[in-house]
Amino acid sequence: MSKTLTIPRPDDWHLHLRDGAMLRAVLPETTRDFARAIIMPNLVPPVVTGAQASAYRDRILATLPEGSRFQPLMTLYLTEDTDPDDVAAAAASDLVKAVKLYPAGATTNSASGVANFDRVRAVLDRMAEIGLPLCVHGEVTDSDIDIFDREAVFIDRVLDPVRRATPGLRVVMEHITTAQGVDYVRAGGDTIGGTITTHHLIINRNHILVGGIKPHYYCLPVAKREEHRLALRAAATSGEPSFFLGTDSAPHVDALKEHACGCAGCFTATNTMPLLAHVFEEEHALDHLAAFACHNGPAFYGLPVNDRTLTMEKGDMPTDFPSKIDCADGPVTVFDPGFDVYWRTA
Ligand SMILES: NC(=O)N[C@@H](CC(=O)O)C(=O)O
Ligand SMILES: [Zn+2]
Ligand SMILES: [Zn+2]
Repeated sequence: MSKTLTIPRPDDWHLHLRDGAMLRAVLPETTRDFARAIIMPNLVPPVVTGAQASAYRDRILATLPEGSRFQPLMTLYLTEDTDPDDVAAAAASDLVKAVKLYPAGATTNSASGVANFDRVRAVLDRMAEIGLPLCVHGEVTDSDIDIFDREAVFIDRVLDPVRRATPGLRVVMEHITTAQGVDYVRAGGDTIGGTITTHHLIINRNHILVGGIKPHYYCLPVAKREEHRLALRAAATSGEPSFFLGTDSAPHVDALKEHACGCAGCFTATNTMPLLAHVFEEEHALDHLAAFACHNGPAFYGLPVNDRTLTMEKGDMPTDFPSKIDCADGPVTVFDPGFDVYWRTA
C-alpha cells in the first residue's frame, strides 16, 4: 500500500553550495526538491560584499539544471570590516536576504569571522533598522569551553547580550543542537527563529563515536546527547512558527572527511525530504511537515509560500538513495540515516 503526501515546495534556510566543481555536483541535489535556499557565504575567500554576493549568485544561476526555477537567496559574511552602507544597499536591491555571523574560528572557513562584537555594532544597528535578519552560527570558541557546551554558553555570553543591545534585530539561531537552543528560541518571540537540520533529528553523539569513529556524522555544532535530539524532534515536529528547516547540507569530498583531521559537515541535500517524512511520521506529525519545511521559514523572512508543490510517496520497499554523489574533485558521501526509509520524492 503506498501513501502520498503533497506539500508546498519546501525551502532550505541554511545551505552550503560551495563553488566550482562542488557547486556543479551538489546544486541539482537541492534543486530537485527545493524552491529556494539561503546560501551560506563561507567560501574561500568568503562572500563579504554585495558585489561578491552578486557574482556568486550569477555563478549559481549559470549552474542551474535546465529549466530549474530554483532561487538562491544570498547572504553576506559578517566581518569586523563590513560596511553598513554596503549591507543596506545589498538588502535594498533584494540581492541579500540575511547577514551571516561566524564567531572567528568556530567552524569550516570561519577565520574571517567576528572576534570583537563591538566592531560590528554599527552593522547590527543598521540591520535592525532595515529588518535584515542575522543568521548565527551559535558556538563560542573559547578553548576552555567543552565542545558539547559551546552552543549553550554562546546563548548566555554572546547571543543574548547582542540581542539586548540591538532591540528589534531579527536573528536566526542556526542549526540548533540543544534543548537550551530550543528553549531560547521558543521564549524569544517573533524576532528570533531557529533552524534545525535533518541530521540532528536523527543522530546523537553516540552515532559519531560508538563502535568506531564515523566521520560522515561529524558536523558543527556537533550532535549532542539523546535528550537534546529529542528536544529538537519535539520542536521541529511541533508546528510552532519559530522552528524551520535549514539542512546545513555541507558537502566535503570524502578524502577530507575520512582524514586525520576530518572536515565538519554532513551532506543531506539528496535525501533530506524523505528523511524528514520518515521522522515526522515516526512522531505522528506528518501534518506538521509543511509548517517546518514550507511555511515557517517564509513567514520569518517575509516571503510568500511557494505555489508549486512537492509530492512524496511511501513505498513498500526501502528507497535506494545513492550512497555517494560524484564531483570532479572526488566523491561526496550522502548522509546515511542508518535505517531504512520508505519515503521518496515523486
Ligand atoms: N556545519 C558544518 O559542520 N560545516 C559547515 C559550516 C557550518 O555550518 O558551521 C561547512 O561549511 O562545512
Ligand atoms: Zn554553522
Ligand atoms: Zn552550515
